[in-house]
Amino acid sequence: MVGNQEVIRRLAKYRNVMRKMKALGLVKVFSDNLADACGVSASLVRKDFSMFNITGNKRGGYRIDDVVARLNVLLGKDKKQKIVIIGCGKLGQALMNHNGFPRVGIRVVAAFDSDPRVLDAEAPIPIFHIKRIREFIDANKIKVAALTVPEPSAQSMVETLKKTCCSGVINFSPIVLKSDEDFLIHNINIEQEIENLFYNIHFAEIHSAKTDEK
Ligand SMILES: NC(=O)c1ccc[n+]([C@@H]2O[C@H](COP(=O)([O-])OP(=O)(O)OC[C@H]3O[C@@H](n4cnc5c(N)ncnc54)[C@H](O)[C@@H]3O)[C@@H](O)[C@H]2O)c1
Repeated sequence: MVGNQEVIRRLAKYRNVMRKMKALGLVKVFSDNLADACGVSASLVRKDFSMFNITGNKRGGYRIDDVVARLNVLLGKDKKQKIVIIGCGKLGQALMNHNGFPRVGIRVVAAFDSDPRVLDAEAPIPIFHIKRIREFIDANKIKVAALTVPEPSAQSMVETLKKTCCSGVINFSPIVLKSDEDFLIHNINIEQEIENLFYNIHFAEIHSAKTDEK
């Protein structure tokens, strides 16, 4: 699964970079250029592409339109990507108002909360009571949910979602939730990311001080 996730991450990166190249008016791209833009080796690009029968030629490179179309199918970008948000507090509301989702084809179709004061079935993104979650997800064939509830509610929410057609969550609560074969969980811990950045800067500073001493 981990191996797959790395390949999928790279395919998504190739797609994003090629879409930007297309917007700049490019029609074809060589594996070397794509590799440079994605921070991988050209041989890895060729290996990834050949694994999915994406072909180009030595002299002309890859046709951007063809590759993006193939990547769209492989990544499911040719289908609607609908998500729901669970927990409409500060972070949930921020995600609901985020205007970057439509640009990449993701649509927030509804949100859910246990607090009756925040419910609003008439809002552009309706906010329903959490007790309606199972029915809504199955009726609307939702595959992904964003979890922005407090830590104590996160695990039980995953157990509820596993009983629906939902196949994965992006979890913003600090608890690390575990994926299994049928249900993928991406944990996003913002504090930890910031902490790691500080650690990396600290290590870089120590390393450069040592190099200066030499
Ligand atoms: N606010 C941030 O900047 C931020 C940043 C990173 C991570 N987080 C994490 O995201 C989560 C949400 O943070 P927040 O600041 O938005 O909190 P919040 O208290 O503002 O919002 C939480 C919302 O979840 C709802 N809720 C609680 N239990 C629920 C349940 N069982 N079902 C449905 N809804 C439920 C509450 O009614 C509330 O509206 C927390 O786990 C937090 O640690 C927040």
